[in-house]
Amino acid sequence: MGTFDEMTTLAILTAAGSGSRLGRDLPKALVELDGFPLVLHAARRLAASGVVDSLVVTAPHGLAGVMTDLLAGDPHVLVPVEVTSGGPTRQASVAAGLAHASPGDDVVLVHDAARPLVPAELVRRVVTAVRAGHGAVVPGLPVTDTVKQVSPDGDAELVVGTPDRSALRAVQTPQGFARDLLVRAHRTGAARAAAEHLAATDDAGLVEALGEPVHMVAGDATAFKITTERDLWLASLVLQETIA
Ligand SMILES: Nc1ccn([C@@H]2O[C@H](COP(=O)(O)OP(=O)(O)OP(=O)(O)O)[C@@H](O)[C@H]2O)c(=O)n1
Ligand SMILES: C[C@](O)(CO)[C@H](O)COP(=O)(O)O
Repeated sequence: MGTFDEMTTLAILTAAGSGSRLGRDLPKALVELDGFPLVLHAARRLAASGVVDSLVVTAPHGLAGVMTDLLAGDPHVLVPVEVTSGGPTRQASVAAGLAHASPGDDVVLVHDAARPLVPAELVRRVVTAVRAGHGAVVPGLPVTDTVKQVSPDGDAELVVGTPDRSALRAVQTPQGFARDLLVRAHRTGAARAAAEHLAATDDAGLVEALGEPVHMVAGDATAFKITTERDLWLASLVLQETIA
């Protein structure tokens, strides 16, 4: 591993999801925002951070060629890009991307194409924390709603608890890891997913399951996730505001 400034960072950009909650007739990462696909927005912002040295993008089944044409030819994505086919779950897609990491990649970031407006400053904050020695780093924001825990109750739900909101954070991407730790977490996570048929919703969760610490840095509201049509509309407003 090199010194702080010499550490090399690979970013895995997850883009293999179908976008069922968005409900378009093409995968979410290829849906356009301001004339460009979400995956391209995200890749440009990762590249613009100045702390990402290469990208591996997970593509939906049968669309690796389309993704390659889109990203490799883009004048704003000035880092080497590899495209690989994703898996049936986000966890499986990250694992497929991670298989492309090499021993020279000290830091691995995992970022969702579904968070196309991630600010470069947030990417730098996460990478800096990993470079400083934290094996796993996630960005998070305070929760503003009161959150209830529920359990099924016939065809309704019963509230069983109200966790202390001050101790809760909504977690974003990019999440950053020392490569060896992420590889170990995914190896163990894959075995558990196979046994329990339950994939993790984020990568830090796999590290937590190993009993290893996960450090949190401040998130950024602009890195919000596009899940529904309303999110896409909000993202176009944010972009207009930024350009104006
Ligand atoms: N098998 C999968 C599923 C998801 N993702 C990626 O993981 C990110 C977060 O997933 P999500 O927002 O849930 O995207 P989708 O799975 O596409 O959405 P939906 O759940 O609505 O189908 C997205 O960038 C998505 O492309 C992936 O690479 N491989
Ligand atoms: C990784 C993530 O973006 C952190 O908030 C989130 O868990 C992805 O969830 P999704 O249901 O796959 O969108």
